[in-house]
Amino acid sequence: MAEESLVPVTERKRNTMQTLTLEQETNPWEAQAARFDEAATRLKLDAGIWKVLRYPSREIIVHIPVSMDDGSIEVFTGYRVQHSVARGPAKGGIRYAPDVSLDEVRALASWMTWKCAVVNIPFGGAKGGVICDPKKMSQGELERMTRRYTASLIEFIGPEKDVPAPDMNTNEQTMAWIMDTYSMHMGQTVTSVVTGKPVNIGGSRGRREATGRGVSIVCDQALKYLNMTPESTTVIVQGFGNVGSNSAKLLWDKGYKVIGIGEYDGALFNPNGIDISELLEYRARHGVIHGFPGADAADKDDLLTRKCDVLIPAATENVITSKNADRIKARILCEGANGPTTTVADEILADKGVFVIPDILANAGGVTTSYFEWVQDRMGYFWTEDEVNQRLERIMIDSFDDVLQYAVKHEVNNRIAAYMLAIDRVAYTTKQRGIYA
Ligand SMILES: NC(=O)C1=CN([C@@H]2O[C@H](COP(=O)(O)OP(=O)(O)OC[C@H]3O[C@@H](n4cnc5c(N)ncnc54)[C@H](OP(=O)(O)O)[C@@H]3O)[C@@H](O)[C@H]2O)C=CC1
Ligand SMILES: O=C(O)CCC(=O)C(=O)O
Repeated sequence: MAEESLVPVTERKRNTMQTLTLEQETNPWEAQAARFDEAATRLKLDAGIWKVLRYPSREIIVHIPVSMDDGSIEVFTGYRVQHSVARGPAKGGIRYAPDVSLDEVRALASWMTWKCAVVNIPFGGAKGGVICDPKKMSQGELERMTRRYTASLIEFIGPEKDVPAPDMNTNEQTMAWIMDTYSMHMGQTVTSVVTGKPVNIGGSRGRREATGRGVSIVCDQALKYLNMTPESTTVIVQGFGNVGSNSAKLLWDKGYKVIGIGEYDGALFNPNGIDISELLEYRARHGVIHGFPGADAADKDDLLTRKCDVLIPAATENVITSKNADRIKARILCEGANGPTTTVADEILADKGVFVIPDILANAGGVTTSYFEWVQDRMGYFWTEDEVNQRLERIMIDSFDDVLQYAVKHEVNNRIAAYMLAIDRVAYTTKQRGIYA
């Protein structure tokens, strides 16, 4: 990766904003780097530490041969990027999708470093991805691919090195295969090599819902801060996977009125509120949300720009860009997904006064409970769901307050405040350890 000039980012941003193509605007690595540069400039970060923290410390590319059900052999490309291990083992999910790219995985790995630092848990950051279309693969093909991907990474992962977890299109079953493959190589069961496992094989109670629970807790905090109440707050959620469905369910349980749900291939809208428990039952029966009788079908592309109080993108990157940011009508943007908002969109939202709860804070409930899972696996003693949820709530509330205090103290928006808080913490440890020696 070529090193870029360390021109003060506020100037560089102003110069490039007008000239970015949509492709440049939506490059996740560039988006991460622009926020990093802005926060580092404001922190007056030492130039050497700046270089250490700006780039990932290790990027692994593997080509994974898999025998397919029809007898053919396919080779998939996978990545694992470890951005930082300054504060502890690298930590972060693995995603399976056709459009995975190295730049995306790099950005996601860096976001994990900042996220773990925002919630002050003892991990660095990593992310993995495999270019594949999981919708077109059988369970057997997914299992063989997962096991070979794990085997290719065997020397780079481990409870003290790098601890994967679920992300888009991976789940508890995927984590069980990774744990088993790693354990076969070690000659003993090592549950703490991954988190997000099934509860009966070392998973933590509460991990499945944890990211959505974290989203619901920071929404509560934002409402208190803005003098709003759940009962008079409307919510639109994009994505009804792990993060989106659990966010919607927990907010609905708390009395928020969830009026819109968007999926990849369609959306639902009901101005009087969608009963999320009924929707979950409907999806369990039919496999899809379309046709749910408790809401009207809606255009998925219009959903983000419909009027609501809280907008929760919980699907993928770059859904709020220069193309639609000026039409966002939400008072609060709570980022369940990683990287849903581009840097250009950030500026437009700031001008409109949208209260942004940035991804590295809003969706940190998942990795926080993954930390609890790693701790429980290592001590071999497991907490009740209430204990897990109470600890999560404390961390999310404290982290929300920390970010808001940074924003006020440094006169920056919430996103840059979260980056500043995180970079400050990682820089401190990096210097103390003398990682560059
Ligand atoms: N799982 C976790 O613990 C954490 C996840 N995240 C982030 O949250 C986001 C969602 O992850 P997760 O819930 O785990 O993933 P899932 O695979 O469980 O769910 C993703 C959902 O988003 C839908 N989707 C994908 N693309 C679009 C789109 N363009 N428009 C509308 N819906 C879309 C998918 O639909 P379909 O099934 O039809 O493809 C699916 O329902 C990602 O950005 C991830 O990095 C962040 C922190 C932790
Ligand atoms: O639970 C984890 O370790 C990581 C989850 C994740 O990938 C994320 O927070 O983006």
